[in-house]
Amino acid sequence: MTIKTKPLVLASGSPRRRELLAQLGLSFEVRPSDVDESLDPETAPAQAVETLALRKARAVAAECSEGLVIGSDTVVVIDGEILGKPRDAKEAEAMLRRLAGRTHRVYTGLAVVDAETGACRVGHSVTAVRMSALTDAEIRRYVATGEPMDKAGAYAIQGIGATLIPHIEGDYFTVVGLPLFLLRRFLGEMGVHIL
Ligand SMILES: Cc1cn([C@H]2C[C@H](O)[C@@H](COP(=O)(O)OP(=O)(O)OP(=O)(O)O)O2)c(=O)[nH]c1=O
Repeated sequence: MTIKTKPLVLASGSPRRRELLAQLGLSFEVRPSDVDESLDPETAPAQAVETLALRKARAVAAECSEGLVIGSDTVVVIDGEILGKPRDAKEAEAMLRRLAGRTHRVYTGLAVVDAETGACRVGHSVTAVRMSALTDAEIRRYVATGEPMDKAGAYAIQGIGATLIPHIEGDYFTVVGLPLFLLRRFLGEMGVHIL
């Protein structure tokens, strides 16, 4: 008897999420979603990342006949305010000036949707991240590398940004954009066992 496992689909255009999922040794298809990411600005961070993760996964699931579709969304939160991806270099510099020398939180939402049945799991993970103090010149040089531009909060912990982060409390992969411990739980509950 052969057991047919459900195909996996990553509903993301993020190369970081692709690399993290590949690191688990699973085969999967990548289908970036094209959803509207706007939300009521009053939405709390946990609710915001869960809603957007589910919106991304559901949009791609609607185009698939079968499979478990994985969606994710990451934001940085400081002083109760949500920072997404910077629109330009000036905004990236402003975000980094706010984060430098302080601790912020990174929220990542995760959703897994079964394209065939519509069943889903949704949750989020939070990690506290301390960033070193930075001079204006250091901030300008970091932004000039280009690395901050497509990252929530205008930095990448997995890149040059690693040198700015002396301490985190919580899951590293939540900061990069895909909480792998939560993913193993959700996939297991939906019939795909990583171990
Ligand atoms: C804080 C932080 C964020 N990020 C990235 C993860 C996400 O790609 C991005 C946040 O934007 P998202 O809107 O979560 O994702 P995305 O638009 O890049 O991709 P998709 O919606 O197709 O899945 O910031 C890092 O790579 N490193 C970090 O340290």
